Amino acid sequence: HSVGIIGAPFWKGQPKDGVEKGPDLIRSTGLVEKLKGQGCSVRDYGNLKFEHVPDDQPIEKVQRPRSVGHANKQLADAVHMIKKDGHTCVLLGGDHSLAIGSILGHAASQKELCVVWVDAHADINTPTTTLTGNMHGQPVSFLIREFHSKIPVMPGFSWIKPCISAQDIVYIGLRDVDPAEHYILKHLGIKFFSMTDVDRLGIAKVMEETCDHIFSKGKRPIHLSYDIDALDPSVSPATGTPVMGGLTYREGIYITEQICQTGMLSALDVVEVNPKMARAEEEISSTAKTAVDVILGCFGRVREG
Ligand SMILES: CN[C@](CCCC[B-](O)(O)O)(CCN1CCCCC1)C(=O)O
Ligand SMILES: [Mn+2]
Ligand SMILES: [Mn+2]
Repeated sequence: HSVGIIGAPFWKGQPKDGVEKGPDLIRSTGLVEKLKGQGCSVRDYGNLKFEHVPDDQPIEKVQRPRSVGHANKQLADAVHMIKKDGHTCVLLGGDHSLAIGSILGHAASQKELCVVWVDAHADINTPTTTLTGNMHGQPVSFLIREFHSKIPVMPGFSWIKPCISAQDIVYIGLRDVDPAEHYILKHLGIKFFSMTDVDRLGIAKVMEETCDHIFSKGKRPIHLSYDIDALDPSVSPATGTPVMGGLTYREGIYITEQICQTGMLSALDVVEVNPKMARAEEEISSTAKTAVDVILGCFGRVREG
C-alpha cells in the first residue's frame, strides 16, 4: 500500500474548538511509524494552512459558510494532487465538513468512485433543513447530484459540482438522524445500515451487503469517510457529537478489514477527533489510538497476525 497523508486542522464546520488538533494528535500516536511497520510506503504531506476568511457572517442559519467553502477548495486540490501522485489518500480531520473537499478532490481523479460513510449521523442536511447551521451536518447534500436544484447558492461554494448519485453511497452506524435527513434518505432510496441493522444482521452481513451494493455494477474505487463518532463513546469519547449505542471497537475494525480486502480503497477520511472533548487523558489516548487502528485496518493490519 502506498499512503499519502494530509492533515486538515479545521473546526469551522461546527462550534466546538479542539477538533483542529485532530491531525497532530493522530500523528503523535505513531501513525506513520505504524503504517511503515506493516509494510506501507508513506508520504506525509503535512497540514493544510487555512487562512482567515474575514466577515464570514451566517447565511440564514448556516454558520461560517465562506470559511468552509474556501477550506474545502484547498483540500480538494490537495487530495487531487495526492491521488495523481499515486497514493491512497488519508485525510486527517478536522470536522466532517471536510468530506466535501476530500470527496470532490478524489472524484477529480477517480471518475466512478463510491462512498462508504461510517457515522452515527447522516450528515445530509441541506442549508435549508439544518437545525444547527453547522456544516459538518451537511456535507453529503453538496455531493449528491439529485440535490443540485435544492442547494441554495452560497459564497465560496460556486466551485462545487456534485460528483455522486444517491445509489453510490452507503451508510453504516446511523443512530442520530434528523427528521428531514430521514425523509431525504428514504426519498432518494439511499442504502443505509443503522445500528438497528447492525444489531439485526451482524457486522459481517452488513459488510457483505454493503459490498454487494457498491459493486453491483462491478468493482470501483472506494472513498471511506469514517467519522470517529460512529464508534461507541466508550471507545472514542473525545469527539464533538457523541451518541450512545455505537459500534464496538471490533465492529469498527472489522469494517476496515473488509474494506481493505476489496483492494479498492482509494481514499480515507478520519474525522471528528476532538481532544478537548475528553474528560481525562485516557479518553484522548483511547480515541486517538482507535483512530490509528482504524487507519491501520484499512491498510492491511489483520488481527490474526
Ligand atoms: C444530526 N444532525 C446534527 C449533527 C451533525 C453531526 C455531524 B458529524 O459530522 O459529527 O456527523 C445534530 C442536530 N441535532 C442537534 C441537537 C438537537 C436536534 C438536532 C446537525 O447538527 O445537523
Ligand atoms: Mn460525520
Ligand atoms: Mn457523526
